[in-house]
Amino acid sequence: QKRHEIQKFLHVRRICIQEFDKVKGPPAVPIFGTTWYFKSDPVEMIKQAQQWFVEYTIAPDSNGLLKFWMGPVPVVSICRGEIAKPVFDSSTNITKSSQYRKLKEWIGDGLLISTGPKWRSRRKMLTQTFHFAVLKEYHKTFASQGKILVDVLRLRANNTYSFDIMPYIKRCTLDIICGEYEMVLFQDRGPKTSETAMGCSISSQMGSNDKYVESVKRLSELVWNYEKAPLYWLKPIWYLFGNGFEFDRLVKLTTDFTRDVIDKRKEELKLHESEPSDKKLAFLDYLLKSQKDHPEILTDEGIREEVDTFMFEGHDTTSSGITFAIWFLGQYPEYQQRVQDEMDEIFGDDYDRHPNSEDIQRMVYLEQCIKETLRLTPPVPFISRQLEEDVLIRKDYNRAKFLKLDFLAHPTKSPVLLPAGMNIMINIITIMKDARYFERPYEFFPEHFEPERVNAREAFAYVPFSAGPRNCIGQKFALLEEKVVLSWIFRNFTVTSMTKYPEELPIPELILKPQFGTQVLLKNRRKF
Ligand code: HEM
Repeated sequence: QKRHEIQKFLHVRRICIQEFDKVKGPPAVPIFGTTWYFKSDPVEMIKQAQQWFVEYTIAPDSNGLLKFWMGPVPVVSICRGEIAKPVFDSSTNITKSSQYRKLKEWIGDGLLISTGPKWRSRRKMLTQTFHFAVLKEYHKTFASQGKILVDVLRLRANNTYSFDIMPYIKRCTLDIICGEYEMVLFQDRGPKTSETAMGCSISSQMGSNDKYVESVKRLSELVWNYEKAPLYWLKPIWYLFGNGFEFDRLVKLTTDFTRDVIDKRKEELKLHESEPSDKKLAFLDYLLKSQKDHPEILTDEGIREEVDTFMFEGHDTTSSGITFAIWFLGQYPEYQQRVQDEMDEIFGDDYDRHPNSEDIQRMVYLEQCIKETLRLTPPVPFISRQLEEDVLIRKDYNRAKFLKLDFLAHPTKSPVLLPAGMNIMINIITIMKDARYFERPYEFFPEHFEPERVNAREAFAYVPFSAGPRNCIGQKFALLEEKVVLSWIFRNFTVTSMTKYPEELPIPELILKPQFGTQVLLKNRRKF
């Protein structure tokens, strides 16, 4: 049996390498342990990657693909939307690549990483918890946590020295992702939005649960260090020179925390079992209810994996998105003024009113700025898959569709086969800087998202939340959250950023992050 598996693995690998050799990429020999031929300094690494993209994927004779070795693994990176589309759209090619394996030891085989029937059934189940009616309930949590954020930031306003705003945003988004469930469960006793979903208070904005917050941050760094340095993939080296013991300790700390809050929530549910409710359930309560009905499908550990997945994916991404939006608007006073004018139109000089659904709908220009930020600095800059079936990139791929665009100037020279078993990386960050779709690809220009420009563009040109069946389940949640939190900030403060894009480039950890924090000055708009 084992022999057969090894033979099959070697056969698939041989085919992958054969096809891999036909793709263009930097000349490199697969020496085990090099950091995928990237430089180890993060900024140098980004510059090197950018140079490769220009050289191999934007060049006139390019087919939009770039190959590189990630240690012993050949990887093909897809850098154009139309080429990524068949992978996005496929309901078979949904399996994540082995690059997620360290993350899996932490957040488990939850929605982000699982595949096959397990993923399908969970996705179906959890989609309901992001239903429009549930999202509407979340507004109140976004609003009250946004208000706490503004109150805390007020202490840093009108100072002459700058500070890093990112940790504040991070604590706010963590409180939000934990807080929403409380509101749903305690609906008839009024929202208790500053507490967690899981029955115990996170209140990280008020300085609680620092250990959990710090652990999540450090774990992200450790997972990224592991992924980019294939030498760490050897267990003894990961433990001896690397960070194995620290990783294990932090995984235990965070997962114990989650288990504890789930247990507390279970107790709460038991207490309120008899109270009737016709409200839609948020995902933790929904999971607990489903477990009660079908204990054979959803184990305690299954719930823990989903909670950890949502806690991580649901706060780290939005905190980067919000921080980058503040950073960009702080660099462009003219765009910031337009956002503030919009806020004044909606709220007048009432700086304390919580935004409601109608207010949020009216934040049109702010939404354009958020989308433009996600385009330039997408929190998830690339995603990886291991192909389950062949993908053929044809010579004349969608040729007719592109006749009006300058696609013909960049035809694919020869068909390329990405065979089943191949590791691919979809380069979201590069796809969204395609000059065929964005007139100022490397500039912050919110007008890219004016309705007529959006309507004229192919959908796959803008994919910050991925696309197709494995797209981001929380995208509507994220956009709403960003709008509410940013509206609080720009209603109350004028922001000046101390650094500029692209002189300072964000770095890709698990999630794209500012390299040295985001130093800003805040000025109160309100007279006290
Ligand atoms: C600006 C914020 C966000 C961005 C840019 C973002 C982006 C993405 C992307 C690109 C993926 C695909 C990942 C992959 O294929 O490897 C993804 C998946 C996912 N996201 Fe988000 N996300 C954001 C916010 C959120 C929020 C707020 C939640 C939860 C409340 C969330 C939960 C998830 C989950 C569970 C998945 C896995 C879905 C699946 O595979 O079925 N995300 N996200």
